[in-house]
Amino acid sequence: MSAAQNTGPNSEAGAIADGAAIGDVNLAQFERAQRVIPGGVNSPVRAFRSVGGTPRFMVSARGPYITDAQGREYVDLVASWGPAILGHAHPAVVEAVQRTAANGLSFGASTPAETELAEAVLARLPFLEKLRLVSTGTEATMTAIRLARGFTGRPLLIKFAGHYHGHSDSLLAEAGSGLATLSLPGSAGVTEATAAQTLVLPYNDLDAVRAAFEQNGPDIAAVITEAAAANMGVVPPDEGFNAALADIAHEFGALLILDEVLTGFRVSEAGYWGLDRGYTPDLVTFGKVVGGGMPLAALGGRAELMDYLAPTGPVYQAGTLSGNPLAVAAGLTTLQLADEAVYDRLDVVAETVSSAVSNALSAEGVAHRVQRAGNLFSFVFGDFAAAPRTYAEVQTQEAFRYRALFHAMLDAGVSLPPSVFEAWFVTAAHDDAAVSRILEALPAAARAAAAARPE
Ligand SMILES: Cc1ncc(COP(=O)(O)O)c(C=O)c1O
Ligand SMILES: NCC(=O)CCC(=O)O
Repeated sequence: MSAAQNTGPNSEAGAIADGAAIGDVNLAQFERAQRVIPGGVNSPVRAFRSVGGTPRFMVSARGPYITDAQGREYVDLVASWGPAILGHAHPAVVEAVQRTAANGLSFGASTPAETELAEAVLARLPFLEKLRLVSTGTEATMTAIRLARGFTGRPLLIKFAGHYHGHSDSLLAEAGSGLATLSLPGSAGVTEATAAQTLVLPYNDLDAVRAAFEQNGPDIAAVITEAAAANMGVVPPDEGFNAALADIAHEFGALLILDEVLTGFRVSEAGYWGLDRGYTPDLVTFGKVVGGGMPLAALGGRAELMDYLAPTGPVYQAGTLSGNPLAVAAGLTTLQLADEAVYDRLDVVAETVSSAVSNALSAEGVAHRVQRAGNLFSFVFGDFAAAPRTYAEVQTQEAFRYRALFHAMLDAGVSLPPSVFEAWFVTAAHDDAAVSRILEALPAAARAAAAARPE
């Protein structure tokens, strides 16, 4: 038996006798799900495709821990892919959602609280003047692009290889996240005409950006960039890269869309822009933390631009559940609680865990580098003379070592992102006990990574 704890019977999962599982509950759940849900999952990154094995079906989570259908508890370093900066089921967030739910789940009408949330977001990034709430990060970036095209009257978009901005048609070319994990260059079902309107450039390559603008300048509506790339593993922007993007885009009359869906309110109170400052993007997209674990995302910009959205402007965007009261309550409470102490703790946990993983790998002679962007981090495996700066570089790594590390940690009761191309997410609820459990699991996991061979 692993170090993972068995927290006892679970009525949803079936009987567990004397702390020992009868059969494998996760496997049974996965087989059942696969019969009725494509691949058994509602988002491909959950499917363990690149690490192999059976995805865990989760039934509860609290603080830094998450519990699967078999009753095993794990220290969680996925944090719902980012939102849970306060830890899971923070009592104040749960209470706010419960209190709000008692008054109705959805009105399809404006609420006072959504204005409060907009004010709270705008106060954190003072160059933003207006905010529109949507339900997913995908909608936020999709809308930002439509708005940029509507505002400039231009068709083309620049994105960077390895960046992921959700699954709208224009943004799936050479995308990170699940497409990196599954080695997909793009998606079937996106027409050639749509794909041709997205120019994909290497990340951290300003010469390529300038050349693209010199060639196509009058047709380029916007450049979209992750504020710090974290969907090909973590690859931070070069010093001054985001600022230079703003300068080049503006020189050619195009907009800069800064995608803070993953980094926003996670790496600092003002997102990655808060660590980077000194430049002004035209549109900023948010998701994950801003919804506090509920389906909510947003895009913001200066008033002149945002008022181009319907009903004041000609660019249409809408949503039955946009600004949903429960999601707004969760997001607002999360932002209110995310004070300096929270960000300090996130930084301390990120530093402690990333250093410990690196030390454990080094002790076993596993060549690797730690990649960091604020409190987000990941590891590249192999002999890299310098930190990788592009998608092409991270794709050359020894991903099979991560597979071994991932499974050894999972067996020991630590849940890591199931792909080498994803960031590790810490929470402020990772207390010393949770961190110790991670550290205890590391030596054996590093040995497994050292022993791993390509399949
Ligand atoms: C940078 C970035 N943009 C956009 C998205 C899409 O958000 P969602 O999954 O909520 O549609 C994600 C993550 O999923 C992301 O990491
Ligand atoms: N970093 C990748 C994500 O956050 C995506 C989650 C999903 O698509 O389910």
